[in-house]
Amino acid sequence: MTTTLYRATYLHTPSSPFIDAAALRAEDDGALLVEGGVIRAVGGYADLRAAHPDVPVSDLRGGLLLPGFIDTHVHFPQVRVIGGLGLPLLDWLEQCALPEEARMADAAYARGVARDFVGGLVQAGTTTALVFGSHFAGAVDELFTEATRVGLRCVSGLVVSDRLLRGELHTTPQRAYDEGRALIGRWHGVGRSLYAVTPRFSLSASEGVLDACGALMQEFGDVRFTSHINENTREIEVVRGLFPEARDYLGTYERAGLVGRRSVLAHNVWPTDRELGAMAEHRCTAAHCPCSNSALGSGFFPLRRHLDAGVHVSLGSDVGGGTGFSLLKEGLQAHFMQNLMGEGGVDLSPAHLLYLATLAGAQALGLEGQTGSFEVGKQFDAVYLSPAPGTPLDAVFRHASSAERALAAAFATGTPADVTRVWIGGAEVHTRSTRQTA
Ligand SMILES: O=c1[nH]c(=O)c2nc[nH]c2[nH]1
Ligand SMILES: [Zn+2]
Repeated sequence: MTTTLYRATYLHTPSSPFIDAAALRAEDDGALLVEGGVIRAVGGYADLRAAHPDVPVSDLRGGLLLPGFIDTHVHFPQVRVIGGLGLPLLDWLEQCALPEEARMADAAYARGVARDFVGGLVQAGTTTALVFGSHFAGAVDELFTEATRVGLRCVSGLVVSDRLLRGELHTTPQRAYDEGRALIGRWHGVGRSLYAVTPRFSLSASEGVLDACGALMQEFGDVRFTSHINENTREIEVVRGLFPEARDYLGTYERAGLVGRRSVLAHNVWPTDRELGAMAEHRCTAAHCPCSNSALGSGFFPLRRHLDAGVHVSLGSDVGGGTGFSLLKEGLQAHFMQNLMGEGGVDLSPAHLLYLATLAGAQALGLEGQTGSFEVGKQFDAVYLSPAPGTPLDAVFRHASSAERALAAAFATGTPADVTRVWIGGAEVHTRSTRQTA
């Protein structure tokens, strides 16, 4: 079993800074003892070195070591259509996303997309992702296969819909159930893969399809659930017309027994107070996708109302409605948007941003015992930010008055080019040599 002492400036949030003002932990000259992929000790380098004088040291000084990022809303089939700017949700789906999603019927095409997708995630420092899969079971197999090959913690499933998309993307309730059940059997709990029951959204899923999803949730106690909710005002109007009996958008999922501790609902830009209260009671998560909300003009996420209601919030890139895989960028955009909301916004510190990009996602997925922070007993899932010499981020890192200031700069200006090493379960899954700039 390999044992390594990683020496680095590291930061993590073992608790939520929305609850605990001292949640951010930082060590300027820190160390993590990792044995067989598991964190066995954390603390200052001098102390850990004295206690473990014979363990080989991996010297990561000069950059920042953070827990691996956790993206709780990202679409596998949309990596090649990032950048469809200037359209609201329903037009963007019709013109940009759905034509590409139809191509996923071809497993060989899906295989190439899976490589682009998983590569994009790990290069951005994402080590765990809740992924909207494909409408085609064969493509979902390709995604899990590639995630397994790379080592990504991947929670995903078959996307199901039976109306208002394109004919080739529609299924039936029976097929949704049968294909979902078979995929659960092949992938759920296999290696690092977990299954998520995934109706696309109530606009495209009849009560029959939602009930088929509910049946899978009942049958398989620990599969996860994900879908979209309250993203765009036009979408909400259409859903209201399709479900005249439902009290609101959340009610369409509640009726089928889909909302609980294992549920992650993306966006929730326009919730009612009733929905927020019920989400808190169900202990489900809202995945906030600030770049997507900006690119599709969906609106400002009411973070303050979520927090006041007690709703758990995590972060998602929402590629390809979003603009890329970087959770540093999502954190920055969340910060910008909350600032722009004035009195109604939440002042997000670097600690909040780090928590949203890491432990909050692990908690959303019920994986907080395994990942999301550098605590003893957790897996060594980590991202090392080491900007190229001569870049502005490198200048900040060399002159920052504290690790927290360096972290703020990482969110403000860091990109996947600064992500030079990524580990999942102790295995290095991505390495980028630092380029010298002129
Ligand atoms: O941002 C989004 N991206 C999608 O692909 C999608 N499908 C339904 N609702 C959606 N929202
Ligand atoms: Zn989405």
